[in-house]
Amino acid sequence: MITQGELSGMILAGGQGRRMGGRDKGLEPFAGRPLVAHVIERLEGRVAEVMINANRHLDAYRALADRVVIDAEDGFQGPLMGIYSGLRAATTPWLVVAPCDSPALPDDLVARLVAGIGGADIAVAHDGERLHPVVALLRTALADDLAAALAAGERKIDRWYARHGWCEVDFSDCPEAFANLNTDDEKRRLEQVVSHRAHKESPTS
Ligand SMILES: Nc1nc2c(ncn2[C@@H]2O[C@H](COP(=O)(O)OP(=O)(O)OP(=O)(O)O)[C@@H](O)[C@H]2O)c(=O)[nH]1
Repeated sequence: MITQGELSGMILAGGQGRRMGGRDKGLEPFAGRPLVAHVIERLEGRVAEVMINANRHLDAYRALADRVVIDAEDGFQGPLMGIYSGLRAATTPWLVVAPCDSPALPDDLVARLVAGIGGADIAVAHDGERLHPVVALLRTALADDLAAALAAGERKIDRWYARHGWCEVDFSDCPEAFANLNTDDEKRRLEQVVSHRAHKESPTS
């Protein structure tokens, strides 16, 4: 079983946020905190260090995590480049990645990915309907292989996963957990989901 000391966590916040007018999604105020803080909460205490993968507003991100990792190559080349940068930066044999724009991720996300990986090199979250390639546990020794794939032009995460021993981890019992926000409308809707959930968990507050 993979232990906490063998695990790094990294939140992908390196996107351009075009559907939100180019705003930096990870720093977007959400239920009173930066959006990325909701995801940090799911990793803290479960991994040896929490990193944020970001390409702008680095000082703001540095105030929130142990370490900030910028993309190994610039030009906003997509999340697979962010994953690669995390695999290279991690000081542990395993890396959990999660996106900054999914504030309702399950509290036991890390434990379930670890329990579900078996003998595979990559475990990916599945919500019962679809795979979420940006929510995954990966062996950091895959960095060299990913470097070669990126150099050959690969940018699709699931296509790169498919070339390795990988497995799905079932989260079909967690409705809304993987909902992400790309627009202001989705942000308003998800804020309601998250505040409803917080109210259910502590009805007296
Ligand atoms: N490192 C890195 N991460 C990215 C990049 N593009 C997207 N991501 C991350 O991948 C996840 C999914 O991103 P999307 O919502 O598809 O893209 P986005 O750039 O955030 O938003 P749009 O510009 O509206 O598509 C988020 O966690 C992003 O931060 C990139 O070029 N580099």
